[in-house]
Amino acid sequence: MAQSVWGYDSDNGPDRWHENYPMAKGDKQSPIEINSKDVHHDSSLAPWHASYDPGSAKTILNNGRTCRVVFDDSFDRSVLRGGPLTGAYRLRQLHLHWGSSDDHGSEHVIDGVKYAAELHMVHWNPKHGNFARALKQPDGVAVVGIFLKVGKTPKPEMKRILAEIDNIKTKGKEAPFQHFDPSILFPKSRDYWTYHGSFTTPPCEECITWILLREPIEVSSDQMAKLRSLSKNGENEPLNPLVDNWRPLQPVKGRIVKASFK
Ligand SMILES: CCc1c(F)c(F)c(S(N)(=O)=O)c(F)c1F
Ligand SMILES: [Zn+2]
Repeated sequence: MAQSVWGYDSDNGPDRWHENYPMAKGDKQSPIEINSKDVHHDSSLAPWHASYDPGSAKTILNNGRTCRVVFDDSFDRSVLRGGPLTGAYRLRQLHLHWGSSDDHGSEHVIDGVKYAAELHMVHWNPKHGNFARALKQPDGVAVVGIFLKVGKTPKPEMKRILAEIDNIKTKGKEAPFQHFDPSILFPKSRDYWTYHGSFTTPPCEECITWILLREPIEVSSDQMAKLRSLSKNGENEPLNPLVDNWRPLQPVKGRIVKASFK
């Protein structure tokens, strides 16, 4: 009997990940709840800067667990600098986590608020040579997290990603996705929280400097419905909607969350 690959269902979900990925029970796991009363304002935190080359965007794919846009990270082409980071981190991919309805879906929770979705832009530190080695280092990876809040107005900058969904409906489907600068997705404010944590999926390595943007971007309910039209199943398999691909909150274990703002 083949071991069931990890996922978000009852037989392979977050409570069982530790069976194949022991890091899942570590002391610096993500996501966590951010409580503003416990946050430390750190006036020494620098602003962060993204300089992305739209030409580095390559493909968009449905891997059965999320919708992911992949970038050329073979050199310092699209990089994130500043904030809590030392040096330039290369943009490798972006993906999302979302719920089965508009009232939940984000992984991090802010003062009890769950957003409809959370977008992650994953960057890695080239001083470690490659991504596989970087994910074994405490300063190996930096993820910018952007919350998606449902409102009346659709986010035009999300339209490009959502338009591709029709071409990657089922698991394993991939399509070209070029000439895309993901910094158009950023909200106006650069305010952020930062803390040290892990991948929110297996292998759950504790290699991430999280940079969570305080200002959510607004999307429409129709845009969320579009995201939920993705399927976990492959073509010609029984329909299994790709929804609720978020990990529950993990213990903070004494970690300090810093804020770039008062
Ligand atoms: C191993 C590939 C990978 C993920 F699968 C993933 F879910 C995340 S996450 N949700 O923490 O941003 C990453 F950062 C990441 F690099
Ligand atoms: Zn993620």
